[in-house]
Amino acid sequence: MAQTHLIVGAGNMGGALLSSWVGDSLVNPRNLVILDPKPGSEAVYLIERGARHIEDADDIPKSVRVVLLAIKPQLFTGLSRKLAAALPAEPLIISIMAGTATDTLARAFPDAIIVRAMPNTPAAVGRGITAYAAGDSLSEEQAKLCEALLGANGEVIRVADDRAIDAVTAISGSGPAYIFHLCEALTDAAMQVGFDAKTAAQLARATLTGSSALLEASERSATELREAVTSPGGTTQAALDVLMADGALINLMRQTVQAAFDRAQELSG
Ligand SMILES: NC(=O)C1=CN([C@@H]2O[C@H](COP(=O)(O)OP(=O)(O)OC[C@H]3O[C@@H](n4cnc5c(N)ncnc54)[C@H](O)[C@@H]3O)[C@@H](O)[C@H]2O)C=CC1
Ligand SMILES: O=C(O)[C@@H]1CCC=N1
Repeated sequence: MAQTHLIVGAGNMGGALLSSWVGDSLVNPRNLVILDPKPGSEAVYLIERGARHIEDADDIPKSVRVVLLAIKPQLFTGLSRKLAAALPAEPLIISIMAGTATDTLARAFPDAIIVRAMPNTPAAVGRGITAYAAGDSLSEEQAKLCEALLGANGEVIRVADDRAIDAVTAISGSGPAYIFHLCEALTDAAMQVGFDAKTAAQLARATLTGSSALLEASERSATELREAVTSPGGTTQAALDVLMADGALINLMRQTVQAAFDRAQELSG
């Protein structure tokens, strides 16, 4: 069976993507090549089921057509020359590396079709959202293939360009960390009003996951759902008077997203 799909870096994100490709029967493990000196548990599972594991770019088979670049961006410069020399002609390269610009990728792989994509970690439970951007050279058929591969673990949208990918990185790419930190903050506050650490974590976690589930199931907007919790003159109103005073959280979130966006642009050079 021809080995057609190569992943370079099969850690947290790469492993989650691979698992969904196989889980959705988009790719047979026997068609997969995993280039990673220390693959994560999901990749190891697929290697045990027939995916080929390699540790050196020189071992990339000539049958590879689609390449997923999922190494840390800092490693890319050191690896790119060896990869370019080993890859067969005109591969479709999907890079999920944050802040590595399309121009940089195109210089490293001059004859490749380049797609930049930005997934997020909820992909690990099939609930991710991925945005991708590509130039005009991406055919309709290749776009469909990208959407199938990138949409295997959640939603997928196409955006205009690299700038939009950097903006997506600041919202949904890094965003899960903001939500997890919110959970940490609510846990901390629960301890402050008297709960032990375990109960505090349970209350905060269930509040976050329950509210997310309600947001998903309901046809009402986030604003309407917030208003439904808030009785005039009640406890929620007292809390929101703090959280929303002079747009406190909105301003903090704008600064948060701006910092991530600026860093993505900085990394892009
Ligand atoms: N973690 C996240 O939330 C997101 C990460 N990304 C991007 O995904 C990429 C990977 O991030 P993670 O999966 O979080 O990192 P990770 O550290 O979990 O995975 C990186 C993998 O690369 C492997 N690796 C190291 N040296 C290598 C080499 N020379 N050749 C091949 N593989 C090598 C490591 O063994 C590891 O399995 C990054 O570029 C990041 O910007 C994109 C969206 C979200
Ligand atoms: O922190 C990072 O650079 C990567 C990109 C989005 C999430 N993690």
